[in-house]
Amino acid sequence: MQASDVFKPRSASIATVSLSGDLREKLIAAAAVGFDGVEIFENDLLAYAGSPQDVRKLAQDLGLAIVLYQPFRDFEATPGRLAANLDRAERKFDVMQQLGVDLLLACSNTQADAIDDDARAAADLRALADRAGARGLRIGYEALSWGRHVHRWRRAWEIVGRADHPALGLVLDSFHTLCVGDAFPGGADAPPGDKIFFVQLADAPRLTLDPLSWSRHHRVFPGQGQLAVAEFLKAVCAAGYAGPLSLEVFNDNFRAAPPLAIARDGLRSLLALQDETRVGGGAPLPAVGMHRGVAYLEFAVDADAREQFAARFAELGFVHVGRKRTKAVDLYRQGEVAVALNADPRGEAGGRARTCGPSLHAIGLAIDAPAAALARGRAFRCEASPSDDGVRDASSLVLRTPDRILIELLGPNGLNEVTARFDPVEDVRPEVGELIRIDHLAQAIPVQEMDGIALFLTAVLGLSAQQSCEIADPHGLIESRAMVSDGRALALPLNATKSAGTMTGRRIARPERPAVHHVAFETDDIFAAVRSMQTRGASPLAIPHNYYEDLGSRFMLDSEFVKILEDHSIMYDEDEFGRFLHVYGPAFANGFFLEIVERKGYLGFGAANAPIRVACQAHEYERNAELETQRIGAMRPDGGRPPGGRLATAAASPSTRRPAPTCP
Ligand SMILES: O=C(O)c1ccc(O)c(O)c1
Ligand SMILES: [Mg+2]
Repeated sequence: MQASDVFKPRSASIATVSLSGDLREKLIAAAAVGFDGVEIFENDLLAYAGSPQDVRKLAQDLGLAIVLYQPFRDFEATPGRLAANLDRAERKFDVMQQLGVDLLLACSNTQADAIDDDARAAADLRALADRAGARGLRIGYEALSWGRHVHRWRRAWEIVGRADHPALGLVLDSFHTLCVGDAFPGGADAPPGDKIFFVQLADAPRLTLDPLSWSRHHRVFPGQGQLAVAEFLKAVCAAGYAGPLSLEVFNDNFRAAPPLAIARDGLRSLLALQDETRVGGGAPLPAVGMHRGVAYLEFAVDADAREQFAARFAELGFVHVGRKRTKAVDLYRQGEVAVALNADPRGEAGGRARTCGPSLHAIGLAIDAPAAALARGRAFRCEASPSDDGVRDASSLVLRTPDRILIELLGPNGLNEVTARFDPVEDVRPEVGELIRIDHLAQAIPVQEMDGIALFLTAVLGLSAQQSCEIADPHGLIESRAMVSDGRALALPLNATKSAGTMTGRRIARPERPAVHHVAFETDDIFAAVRSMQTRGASPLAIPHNYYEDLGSRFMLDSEFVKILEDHSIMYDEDEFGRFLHVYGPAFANGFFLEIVERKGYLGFGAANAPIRVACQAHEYERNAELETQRIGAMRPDGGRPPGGRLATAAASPSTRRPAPTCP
């Protein structure tokens, strides 16, 4: 039996407000990825062209239970309006019976005219529960964290307890509980499990924001944020709650993303939460022991890009060691570091190179137990299609990331396995050069995909997110979040932006973008590495003198040392653990660039230097774009002169810039 057959959350549900599209699209997406139930958000029904009976039928056909209807607002403790509010409730009950759902979520009153009176709130809710009970329905009362008087679950529980009606219970929401700093208690302090009618789960990044704005725009799925959702869930289940686990996420990016992708992330997040908390039983999934991390990187290239990549790798000291017998796939090595270029036009990489330009196609990972990692990936609903194209052979174990990069799972000795798949081409043994391993791979991704990719990396590969940081680019801000494995064998900084003119923005402007554009190699002698690179004819990205002027005083560095750094174009940073020296190569093949780093205990990625480096790259990029425009202009009969007489320039300013000649 495969892990995916047994690994299923006990009853997984999702609120329709978490997904984009119309109600039909939301239900189809939820069912397609394997949810058992949905909470119907009222506005989704009101905006839907079909009747409630149609929705009931659709859900039934899709195998989805409708587990809750929500929200019923501003009901309790409003003097003078009880009768009208009960009438309003009866109309909702009609709809619920047409939908075939028995539980209504009533959230705490947010209106200015609600009075601060628990006895009154309890009496009103008892009247509501009476009406509901008479129709075989139930009411779950939820404390919104911005409720007028009731904004904590404990107060909601006092009111529910005081009302003491069998058709009235609590709805607990991890966001409302945790965002105000509450915990859900264990033991005798917890409400009895049968009074917890429903549990909603959402996480969020820690922000200093009022709860309403925080909740309506920044909720994420469990594991994607920083709240203690696992502890919350364990406590709720320990209290005896046995109902559905339901995701309720209000998030601006999720609303803009395809519902199927978000639904898949939601289910994956519930599975990861179940694996972490052991809620629902079952054996824990095996963890991924990352061992050495990256065994090889494989790039999809056309003939032109192959020349450019090969030249850059040669400058860094890589040697061409192998070629596949039947296809244009080449392996380059330097000691234990390996890269492959796949220029085979027939395979999947060929398609990728044609649609996305030169791109990272596959990552080989040297891990402790590849078969167990594959089972883990399958359990998390990853695509695990075999692919014997490129570097891989028919027995390769392969997972796909959400952005469809292939991950080959290799044993601890992975690089030797891979090298043996190639015919040797040069009579040279892979020299031990200055580069000792792949330090990190950076990736530009659309803002809406950031949380999904981060979730994949956490749940499936066991990476953790470092604190995000913002990098100032000359034309906007870039958000950077590094995903790192224990022991740092694998590190993947993810970059996203809302500013189209930034270097990251330009990279993701095309729907089919190359994801990874930046590879950093580690050395233990960066000065030697730069000198070798220069001997082979390459020059590093030039860094302005002003940077070095500032550097000496910032870290109290010896002026001789700063001079040597400047002579080698090496940047420098420190953190509480140590020092970091790094240097960048020029951009090539549609905006790729390589970096060499030397770490002396330092754990970060040089974020403090990123704004300077990005500005230098933007400058280089704009200058190249201008040269390209002039070159094209010079080939035209009018010499490229616009009516005004000035030379046309592609890089005048971000707002007037024409599409770049190549995608960076
Ligand atoms: O933002 C809201 O209005 C809202 C509605 C229903 C909920 O369950 C909730 O947690 C928030
Ligand atoms: Mg809620």
